[in-house]
Amino acid sequence: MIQRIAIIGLGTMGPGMAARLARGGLQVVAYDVAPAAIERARSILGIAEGVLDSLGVTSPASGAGTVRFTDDIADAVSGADLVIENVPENISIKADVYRAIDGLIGPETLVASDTSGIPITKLQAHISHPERMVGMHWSNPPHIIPMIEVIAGEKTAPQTVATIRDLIRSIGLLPVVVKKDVPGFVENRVLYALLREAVDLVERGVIDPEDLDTCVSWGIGYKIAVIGPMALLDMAGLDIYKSVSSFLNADLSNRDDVAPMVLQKTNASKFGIKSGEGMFSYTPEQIKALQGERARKLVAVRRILEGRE
Ligand SMILES: NC(=O)c1ccc[n+]([C@@H]2O[C@H](COP(=O)([O-])OP(=O)(O)OC[C@H]3O[C@@H](n4cnc5c(N)ncnc54)[C@H](O)[C@@H]3O)[C@@H](O)[C@H]2O)c1
Ligand SMILES: Cc1ncc(CO)c(C(=O)O)c1O
Repeated sequence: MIQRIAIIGLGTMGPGMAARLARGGLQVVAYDVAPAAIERARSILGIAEGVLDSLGVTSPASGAGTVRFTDDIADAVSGADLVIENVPENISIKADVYRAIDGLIGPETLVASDTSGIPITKLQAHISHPERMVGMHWSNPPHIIPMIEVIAGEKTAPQTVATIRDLIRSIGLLPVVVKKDVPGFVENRVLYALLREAVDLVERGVIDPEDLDTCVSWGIGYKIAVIGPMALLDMAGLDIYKSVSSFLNADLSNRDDVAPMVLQKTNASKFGIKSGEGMFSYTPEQIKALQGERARKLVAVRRILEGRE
């Protein structure tokens, strides 16, 4: 049974994951190699807890768990039933973490990666007990989005998948077990198909970035939260899909490299909210306001989708 969880990496994803797991009654120890990341995580933990309050996420009868921060990786993983690796999307950085914890974790400890899409089979090559390693792909913001993908690599034991799936369920979240270890798993394959086309349309001047967002959020986005893609095909009619896809599929972007517009921006360190500029520009005040407004709207939508309002 999973009771103690170590989170390695406290950037965009780590603090919200820590808050959500602790709310589920788990004892979390949170570690980052960068002291500034630990301080930032400490300061935003309370915000995530406030959002969980407004979502009505309650703790089990046994009580809420805890989050403890540490700057010592051995301390973080000591006694952990599960280690969640949450460091940047780079195999060599992730492999360094697996090597560092290999001799520190117990024989029963499970290791999960929050990778956005590196096949688990590739990550398993860097750990001594690959049968205990699994993909556990959260969605951002992790304290609000309930779905988590669970992915087995070639060497993952079925019991490891079952334990992580049951853990996710036991704290009121929604596990989806992906049946094949394909790059990007399912959520990001679908998201990146959409993002490739969206970036291409903006880059080719078909539409302005603001209007692209209005079109997708108030058209497909709003609808798809209620009617998933497979159900949408039935709603539209497979005959319509057949006719449209017979001419449209061939015209969609099929570029297999990173779009020049994205490269130009990343080369100029324009990464989005984290750097103050990306597709749009943001002042620090705007970022704070946006984050609050987005959390409030996501909470309200989720409450309605769950039939609670
Ligand atoms: N950002 C997202 O929307 C999102 C969503 C789901 C999954 N993911 C995945 O989750 C993982 C983390 O993403 P993120 O966006 O939180 O990254 P991030 O860059 O915001 O944060 C990564 C953190 O890891 C820390 N770190 C780097 N090396 C470390 C080490 N050796 N030991 C401990 N900490 C270390 C960094 O200091 C940083 O705080 C990635 O694999 C990413 O693909 C990201
Ligand atoms: C652009 C992008 N890439 C990856 C992920 C998750 O792996 C997300 C997300 O969760 O929102 C994302 O937006």
